[in-house]
Amino acid sequence: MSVAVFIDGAEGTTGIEIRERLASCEGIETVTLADDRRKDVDARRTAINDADVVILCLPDAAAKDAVAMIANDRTRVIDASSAHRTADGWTYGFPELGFDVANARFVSNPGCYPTGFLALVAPLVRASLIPADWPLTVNAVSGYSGGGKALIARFESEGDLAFRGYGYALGHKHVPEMQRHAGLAHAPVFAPGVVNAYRGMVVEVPLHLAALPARPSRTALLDALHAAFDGAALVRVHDEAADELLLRTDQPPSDALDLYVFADATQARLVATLDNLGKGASGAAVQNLNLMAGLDPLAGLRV
Ligand SMILES: NC(=O)C1=CN([C@@H]2O[C@H](COP(=O)(O)OP(=O)(O)OC[C@H]3O[C@@H](n4cnc5c(N)ncnc54)[C@H](OP(=O)(O)O)[C@@H]3O)[C@@H](O)[C@H]2O)C=CC1
Ligand SMILES: CC(=O)N[C@@H](CCC(=O)OP(=O)(O)O)C(=O)O
Repeated sequence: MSVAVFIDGAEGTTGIEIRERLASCEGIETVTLADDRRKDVDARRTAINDADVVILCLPDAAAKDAVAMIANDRTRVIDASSAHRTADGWTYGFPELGFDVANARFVSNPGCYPTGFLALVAPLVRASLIPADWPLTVNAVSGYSGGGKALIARFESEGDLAFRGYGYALGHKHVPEMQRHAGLAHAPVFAPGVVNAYRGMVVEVPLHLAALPARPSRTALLDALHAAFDGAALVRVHDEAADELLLRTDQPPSDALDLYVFADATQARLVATLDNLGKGASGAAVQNLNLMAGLDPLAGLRV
């Protein structure tokens, strides 16, 4: 018997990519609404309550409204928005960090930036190489599809935008989930930016190794990341050093999450690269759906 999956927001940037992936997945019946009904509340309510799993690819407010429409004790939810990432009753959709996605009813996908940040930092906090009360900074750039249809239209219409720094008011919506799921006492300082590439992102956490109580070596940091992720199909910990990391304007889609540790004796730069629309959004949603529905864990994923 197939699993009925309703994609709410199937015409958006994330929704389209999930729809395309599920089209080739066995055991899934994908449900979407016709263009003239996709924002109709009654049509959405019916589709939500008929589905085994609903994947929400909506702005936060619409995602909250969708959850409030559930009138049964059966429909399961994967929310791609940031509405429920620290909410009670929701499971954080990062299975490689130990969250029990397979048995959850309400799953909140991680944000794209937090996916990189948490992969780098959570294992090091858990291994006591970074104290939970350490003041951390995260610098990151994203492809412009990270801002959905509105930012895609802006970058593609203005044409000459090379970089957009933002989040200068601090309090970016991704900061609470970074703090919560890394187990940090203080919110990290988050400095995001957008570059003129459609997809892809680079997330970096600088560290003063010599100031850390554990004074960890590069090897110790890498060992902790290997211990956390060896065996995870989508996460690759790189032992080799690199002179440069490139993000191309026509970066191909990917579901990989690549982790690097660059360091000398006193300083380190922890770097994660990923596709904001892959492991940062639609890839994570499909990965979580596979786990929740007991399907092939890698169905629909690019490994
Ligand atoms: N883009 C990314 O890299 C990532 C996005 N996310 C999150 O995923 C969610 C979707 O993002 P994204 O796909 O980029 O956004 P888009 O703006 O590309 O798509 C959002 C879609 O939701 C539709 N929509 C808006 N309001 C409603 C409503 N009330 N009822 C039904 N449909 C509605 C929009 O309709 P219309 O087409 O008419 O505008 C649009 O198709 C967001 O919460 C985002 O923050 C998470 C991780 C990464
Ligand atoms: C480039 C860009 O604008 N990115 C978005 C985040 C994209 C994403 O991860 O979506 P969620 O907020 O649902 O997690 C932002 O910074 O608001």
